Amino acid sequence: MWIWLRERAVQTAQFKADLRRRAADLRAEAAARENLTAANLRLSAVLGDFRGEMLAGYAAMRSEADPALAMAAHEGGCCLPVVLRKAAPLIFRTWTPGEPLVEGSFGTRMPPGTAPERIPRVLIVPMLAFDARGYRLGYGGGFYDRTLEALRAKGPVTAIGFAFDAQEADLVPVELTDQPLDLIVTPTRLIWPMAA
Ligand SMILES: Nc1nc2c(c(=O)[nH]1)N(C=O)[C@@H](CNc1ccc(C(=O)N[C@@H](CCC(=O)O)C(=O)O)cc1)CN2
Ligand SMILES: Nc1ncnc2c1ncn2[C@@H]1O[C@H](COP(=O)(O)OP(=O)(O)OP(=O)(O)O)[C@@H](O)[C@H]1O
Repeated sequence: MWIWLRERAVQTAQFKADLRRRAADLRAEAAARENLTAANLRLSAVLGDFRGEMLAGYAAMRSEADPALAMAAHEGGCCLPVVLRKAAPLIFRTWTPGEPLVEGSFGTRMPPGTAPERIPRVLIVPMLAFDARGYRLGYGGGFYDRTLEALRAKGPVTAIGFAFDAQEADLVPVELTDQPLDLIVTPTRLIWPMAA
């Protein structure tokens, strides 16, 4: 039984690693040809329901869909994720669009350590791949899973995935620790995940 469970875990990890590689290629192709203005407008429309609430966005890296326009339009304040250490939830520091960022770990950019820490009510979540159930695949650190788990234990939070349509996978492999997205915004669609 235990050997079988370990086999399954190894298979899931390998499947995730394969999907990560393919999703990174598809995302890079989409980023090279697509304009994100309409997607940011759609994201802004969704964020209208959260006016006055603290928004966590992200400083786009590699070919991630860039939510900068929607963040700049949000009324209620923005913050950005900061990696404290491996296997720990992210923390969030306030940031006003246009302010300088400093280099963080894993090639990220983050607000300086002097920026006050905030607890977001709504998050724009970056990713490599997603499926219609709202499961997502990131860079494999488990940072957003741990973060959403901790935030959801304390109160209501809304996690909005932001991605190119090409990042949709039939089924993202799921582990017990994966935290699903509440909503996904793409350049053409607003996806309300069905509970699997
Ligand atoms: N823009 C953005 N900011 C973010 C995230 C993100 O996904 N996007 N994060 C979301 O968590 C956190 C940073 N997490 C990251 C985790 C791993 C890697 C990374 O480069 N991983 C390597 C493999 C590393 C290894 O296995 O040693 C890779 O992808 O090649 C990057 C960011 C916080 N900030
Ligand atoms: N809440 C948690 N507690 C313990 N382990 C966790 C938790 N969340 C995730 N993990 C572990 O972290 C590892 C990486 O998770 P996963 O592959 O889902 O990362 P990811 O969602 O792609 O990355 P990220 O969330 O950083 O973008 C997994 O092996 C998982 O078991």
